[in-house]
Amino acid sequence: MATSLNLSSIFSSSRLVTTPSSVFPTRQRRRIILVTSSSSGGKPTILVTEKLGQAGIDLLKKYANVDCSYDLSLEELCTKISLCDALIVRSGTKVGRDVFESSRGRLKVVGRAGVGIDNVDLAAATEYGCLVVNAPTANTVAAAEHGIALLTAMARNIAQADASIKAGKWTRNKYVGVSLVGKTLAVLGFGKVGSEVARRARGLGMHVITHDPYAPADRARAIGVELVSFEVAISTADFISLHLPLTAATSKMMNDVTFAMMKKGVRIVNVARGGVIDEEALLRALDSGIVAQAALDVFTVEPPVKDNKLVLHESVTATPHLGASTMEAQEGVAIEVAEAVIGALRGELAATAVNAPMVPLEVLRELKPYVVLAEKLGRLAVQLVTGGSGVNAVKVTYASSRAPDDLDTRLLRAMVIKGLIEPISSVFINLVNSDYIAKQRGVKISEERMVLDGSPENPIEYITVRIANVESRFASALSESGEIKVEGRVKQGVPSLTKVGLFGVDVSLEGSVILCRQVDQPGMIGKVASILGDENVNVSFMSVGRIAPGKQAVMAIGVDEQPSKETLKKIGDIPAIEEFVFLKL
Ligand SMILES: NC(=O)c1ccc[n+]([C@@H]2O[C@H](COP(=O)([O-])OP(=O)(O)OC[C@H]3O[C@@H](n4cnc5c(N)ncnc54)[C@H](O)[C@@H]3O)[C@@H](O)[C@H]2O)c1
Ligand SMILES: O=C(O)[C@H](O)COP(=O)(O)O
Repeated sequence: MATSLNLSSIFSSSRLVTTPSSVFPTRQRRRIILVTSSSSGGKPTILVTEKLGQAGIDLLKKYANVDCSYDLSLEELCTKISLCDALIVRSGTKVGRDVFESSRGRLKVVGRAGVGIDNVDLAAATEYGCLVVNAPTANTVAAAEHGIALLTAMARNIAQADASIKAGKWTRNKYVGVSLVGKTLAVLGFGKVGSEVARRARGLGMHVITHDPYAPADRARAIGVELVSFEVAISTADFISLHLPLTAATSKMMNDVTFAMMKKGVRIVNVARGGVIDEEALLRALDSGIVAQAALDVFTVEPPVKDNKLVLHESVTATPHLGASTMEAQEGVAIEVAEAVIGALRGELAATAVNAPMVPLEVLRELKPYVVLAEKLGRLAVQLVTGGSGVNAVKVTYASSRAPDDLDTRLLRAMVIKGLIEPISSVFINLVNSDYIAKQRGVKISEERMVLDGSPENPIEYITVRIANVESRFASALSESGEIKVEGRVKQGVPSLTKVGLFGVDVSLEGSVILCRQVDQPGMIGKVASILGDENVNVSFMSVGRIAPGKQAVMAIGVDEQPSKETLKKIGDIPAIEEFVFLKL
């Protein structure tokens, strides 16, 4: 089971909600649908829409009700999905926006039992707070082996010769092949599969070059592969093997223009994604002889139409997307995806998350109290806003003795956003959708690192949250530059509020907080405590921060229960109290 830490608030889920807040800019107010909080009680339900290795199914069944329903129409999928907490697919199920919409907020995780997630609408998943996980490694070798199988089969006309002999013919001259040894193979995309193909092709005696702008040169060097430009790769290769993801940049990368740049008689293998090749252009290139042969495992539309001209072309060797289809790979991806989906349903952070930051377990453990602090500071800060131009400029400062690259603040940032937006909108935020929701509402979060001297034993000394361009219902919360400012620390594992505006305070962030500004004078703590005591409100903490003796002071009072309006009024009526505010944590 993949190791991860339960931080359910980070993945806390939600429901159909509206966002009526008055403190966010009006144009940002709109209806948002996010994921629901739980299944219908008891075990979660996981829908599996394509054949998954038995080991994975067995794992899932220990934890959930598993519904294996294959070959669903879109309509059937949309109907079923509203009853499911998770969905597991391979490449054959299109998980578009309509699926997320139809889930009515219940779908919390989509697991892709394989690498490519181009059949999942990631933007929609993120928008709906649905985590997407994949199984990125278990089928790498299978895909690489299939690439090599196609390369060699194509070069020696294996498929065509097999069909011929089965048809009762004994045709030897027609199926004379070409040798691989000494030939140049261009591997486009030097990631997991591409590098394994390159390694194997080197073993076949091929000269291997690769194009991948993001691949580390030392990895290529270690395999004895030369990293070259795209133009050099495609114009010098005898064979080209595609191992790219399908993205806007790679879509139809093989087209009339690029085919024209290739050596006449080039041979092409595609076990990546059909959409990387302009299939009409490939047909033209095959017919004109620029491309001598192609071996295709993947197609723009799968399955291809019955009379697909490429599939029927005699210079094409075709397989029905079998790259990952070995017994071993399918058991591997099934286990990999099942573990990730179960973990995500338990509120754990998955190591194979596609649309959320992957945060290592050690980092999560260390940051846990700071995660709580970050959320509470966000919560406090936003409740101090009373008007102005809306919450649109938030600055978070992390003061730490650690080197800037030794502190991963993505979780903290997500939790500040959660704290800022949830109290005033009913939108539930999690790690998946925090940045999206902030952006959608026009809330610009800037982060700043303050490097302190001293021992880097604690990951963070303090966190400050500032909101600019707003008015506050508690004027003392404003900094010199007029921003709402709250600051906190983790003290002996407990998140604490240590500064409000210019005033130092010290109150643990548990329960709720009353902040009062008063003229500093003896007996104030007693007066407030006795009002709260009379009303049976338990005071957990009190602290006073003052500018100078006898001048103004801010008293922070931690309370376990929410005081009644009358109680709060009685506090406000104490003559020395100039302003006060009750803040829910
Ligand atoms: N046929 C199958 O059954 C099968 C099985 C596994 C993987 N795949 C597909 O194979 C492809 C590669 O999978 P992987 O696991 O190696 O992925 P990967 O992410 O490990 O590798 C992809 C590589 O492509 C590179 N790349 C991205 N854009 C590029 C560009 N414009 N030009 C050059 N290089 C670029 C990336 O830097 C990366 O190194 C994916 O499309 C995946 O879906 C297919
Ligand atoms: O992206 C992948 O992992 C491969 O294309 C395999 O897809 P499949 O799971 O549908 O075989």
